[in-house]
Amino acid sequence: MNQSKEQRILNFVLQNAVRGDPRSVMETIDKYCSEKEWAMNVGDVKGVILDKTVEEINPSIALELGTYCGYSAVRIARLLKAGACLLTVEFNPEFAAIAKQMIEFAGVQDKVKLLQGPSEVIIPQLKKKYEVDTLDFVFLDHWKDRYAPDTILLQECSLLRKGSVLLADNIIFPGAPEFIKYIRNNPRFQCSTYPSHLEYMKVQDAMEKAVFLG
Ligand SMILES: Cn1cnc(CNC(=O)c2cc(-c3ccc(F)cc3)cc(O)c2O)c1
Ligand SMILES: [Mg+2]
Repeated sequence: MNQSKEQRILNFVLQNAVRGDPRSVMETIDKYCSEKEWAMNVGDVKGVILDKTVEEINPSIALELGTYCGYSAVRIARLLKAGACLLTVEFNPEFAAIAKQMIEFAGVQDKVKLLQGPSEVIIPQLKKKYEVDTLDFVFLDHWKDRYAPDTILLQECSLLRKGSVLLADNIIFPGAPEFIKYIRNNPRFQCSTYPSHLEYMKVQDAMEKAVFLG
């Protein structure tokens, strides 16, 4: 049975990156996906916006929706302080299996908890099953039509507190119009837009930052 693209990306990392070095894993994935096969990692351009947002918040507890191959989980986890934790949710079991290996190879597994399943099932479990109180930071990078309903669900589950920061990928391409309509018209969120480019392409994209006002 021939390999998946995601397996080819992982193999390229295992053969070319430095074990235990998150920066080397990120650079190796970016090299493969810009030179050989495009893939939907947040990438090295929008990744800098993600880095700056994580460094500004310095979260103790972060949630990522849409793990994919683990690129942004490695990117976020490498910046987390001692004792801080990233919970990352992936619906697709094949992607989750790749991401698990990627996260372990990068050496950030002690800071990352990978949860495989649909976000609408996992989010309501975060308090009781995963002992979450409230979330300091949420990175939305999963199915674009889930951004709005999952933002509503996070509020319904009392997982946001005054100052919680959401950062959403792909609000231009592929786009998340329902989310933008919801979040920009909602007085409980302070929004700002970060224009950028689609990963590995000369295509316009942007990230939206939304601070929950409580
Ligand atoms: C199957 N699946 C598992 N996770 C997801 C959620 N992510 C996306 O859909 C996603 C898609 C694109 C993209 C796709 C086609 C294209 F032509 C250009 C861009 C880029 C991204 O950054 C994304 O996050 C989808
Ligand atoms: Mg994305």
